[in-house]
Amino acid sequence: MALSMLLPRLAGPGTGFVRAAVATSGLRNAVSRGGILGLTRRWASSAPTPEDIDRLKHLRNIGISAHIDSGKTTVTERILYYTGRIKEIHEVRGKDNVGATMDWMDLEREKGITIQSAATYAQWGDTNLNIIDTPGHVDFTIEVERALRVLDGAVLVLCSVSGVQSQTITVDRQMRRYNVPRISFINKMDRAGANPTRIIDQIRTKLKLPAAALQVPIGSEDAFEGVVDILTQRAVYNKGSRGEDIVYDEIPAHLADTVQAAREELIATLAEVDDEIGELFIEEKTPTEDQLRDAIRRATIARKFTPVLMGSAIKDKGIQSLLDAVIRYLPTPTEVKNTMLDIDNNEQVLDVVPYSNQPFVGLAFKLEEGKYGQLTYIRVYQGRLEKGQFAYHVKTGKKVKVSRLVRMHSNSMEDVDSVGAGEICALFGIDCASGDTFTDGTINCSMSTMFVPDSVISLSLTPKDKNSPNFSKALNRFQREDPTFRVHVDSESKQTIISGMGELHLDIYVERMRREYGVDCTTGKPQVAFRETATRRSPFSYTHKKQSGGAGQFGRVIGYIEPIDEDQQAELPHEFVNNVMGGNIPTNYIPACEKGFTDGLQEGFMIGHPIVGVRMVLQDGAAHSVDSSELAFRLAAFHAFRESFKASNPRVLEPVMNVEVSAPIEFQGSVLGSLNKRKGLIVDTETQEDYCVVVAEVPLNNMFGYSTELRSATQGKGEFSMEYKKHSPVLPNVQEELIKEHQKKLAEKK
Ligand SMILES: Nc1nc2c(ncn2[C@@H]2O[C@H](COP(=O)(O)OP(=O)(O)OP(=O)(O)O)[C@@H](O)[C@H]2O)c(=O)[nH]1
Repeated sequence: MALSMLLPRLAGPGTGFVRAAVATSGLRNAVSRGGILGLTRRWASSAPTPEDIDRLKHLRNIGISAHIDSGKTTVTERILYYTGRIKEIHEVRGKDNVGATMDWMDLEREKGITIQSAATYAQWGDTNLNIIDTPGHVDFTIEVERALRVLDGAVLVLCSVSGVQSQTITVDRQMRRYNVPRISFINKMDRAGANPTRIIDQIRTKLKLPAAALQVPIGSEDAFEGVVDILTQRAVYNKGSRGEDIVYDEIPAHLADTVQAAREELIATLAEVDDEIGELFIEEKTPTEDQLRDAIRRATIARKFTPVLMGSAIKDKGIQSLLDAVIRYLPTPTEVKNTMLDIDNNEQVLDVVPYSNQPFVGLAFKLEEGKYGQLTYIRVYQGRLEKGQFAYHVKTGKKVKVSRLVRMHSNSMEDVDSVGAGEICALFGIDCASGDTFTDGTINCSMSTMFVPDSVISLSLTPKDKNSPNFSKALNRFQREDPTFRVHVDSESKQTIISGMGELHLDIYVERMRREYGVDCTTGKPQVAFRETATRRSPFSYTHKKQSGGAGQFGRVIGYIEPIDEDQQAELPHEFVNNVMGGNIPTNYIPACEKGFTDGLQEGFMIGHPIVGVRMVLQDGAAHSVDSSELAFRLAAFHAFRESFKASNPRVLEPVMNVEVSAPIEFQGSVLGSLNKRKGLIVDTETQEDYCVVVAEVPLNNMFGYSTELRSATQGKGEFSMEYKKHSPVLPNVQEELIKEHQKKLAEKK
């Protein structure tokens, strides 16, 4: 992944994903040089209008993220209900068979999980909210990444019993990568074993994020009644048939000391992360309610702190307070720094100016082909997008007419005439891929695109009806919608191969192909994305020569290959270095040498999988005045690489997954046994009430069929989730087996 592909948002410390380029020119320079179409336009007045400032003050773009099954969809359904967007609440997997509003795809309803995030728009008081419900299953991580890319803040939903789980950690890491401030909501306070204090401790220790409760629960488990608001010092209850009436009361007498202790803890935690409260703390002064609110907001937006709220979505408790907190403590679009790259100026990093009177810049972050046709979700970063206006697709330079502009509400929509900076909207019939930038044509800038993880699994796909035109139509659409879903045709077997982030990820597409396009397919055995790599430096000196009759070919390359450090490989999967001095290889042939190297990376000799983690250093060579050509050097470098790779003690790498299994405690032995059998390395075991949670690193190749095994080993009570961790060398005997298998396949083909 080239570094420029990773998006800069805020050059915050420790992100590790921020470009090294320094913004010096400012946006003004980029514009004054003229835009893509040479339509030089001067900046409008840079001072935003009071109306725009007021509009942005009352706008929040938030995501709701969590580990699978923590209750995101149930929480979102309540938010839509209380904000008046829906008239009735339908439960996920509810008896009424309607399903939650945000889980609108049939498949989601059947499986009871969110697989595609839906953007929705709602209003709470005088504030507009754009909410994206993000999927919790790791196979759909790209959806979470996209949501975090365009949102300014997030609600992290945690279960009151399970607390911080593997996906919570993944989501938290993604939020850090995109510098997203977050508030935490401990859901399921009605569950047996609910323990918010333990969950707050987990946020502090496992996520390393200073956290403190803003509320104290009144009663717990079945007897959970409501909360005490620590700042206002009053009890808050949800009454009415669906918790729509908020009733305030005195703090129950038996909780007075607990509330006092919780308030002290909140102040002490804030004192650590906020200077103003820190000073008051040292002077032993009591902060006022306003001082505390301001400090919570400052520290949350600075991502030094997460305020913790609690409730039970299913029992309709605590959601309105969560909405209040979203508006109080999460940032407006003007409080988040976003950047873009100035294409005409060496991709220098420029700050986005988040006001409507600037030239329009927007990012297409999600494509969806639903019942209304092709929809493209866009976040307007600066400027304004208006119906009837043209938008310019930066990558292709094409202009498209904005004929219809809508705001989405789950699966229904609302037409609007214009949307200002900071808003999220959707357009119809626009041809682009997710991650593409649009402008008004006066500037040539790109919001850098999103981090797309490598796929870990692939399988062959054959349509039963070979002549169906829908087969390739569906594959094209899925690829445009989801950059982690990839399709290629195997050059030898001529089979169509699909690759993605896990078995479920691919299963869903096979199923969608059948339901939405009427194409039944047979699938091959899933194949793990093995890689090959070098483990030691290996020199090369290779001459490609064909000088008998006709136009000859001559190219000589000398140098070495070596492994790239493991910790650099995520950002630098391979590298070509040119150290040729004195023109022994004319500079115009160097790109051809690099091409020969990348050709060689496509297929390793051991098992035919791509090669990663290798640097080729070209030191010397020779050329012939007549017979040398680009092709000759490309072939020389290709063969030189192949030969030196063979001598580099190569190893086969396999994807290793982080697997988290939870099951009733009596099955702990069977769970550990099942993971050991699959050569899992147990990294953590924890018991929570009568449940055990086991975390292990297991090769993906050993995980096939695990859900069936776990189900029978735990009487259907165990659950597991997994996500890609790293590629690691396979055991020597496995490597031998894989090589043998590959040789056999090659022999069969002959
Ligand atoms: N006891 C209890 N159960 C809840 C609560 N909120 C949600 N649930 C249940 O937890 C399960 C998961 O809820 P969802 O809202 O689908 O969770 P999610 O996080 O959106 O799940 P994915 O979409 O699969 O990632 C459902 O069976 C809900 O009924 C709650 O407050 N208390």
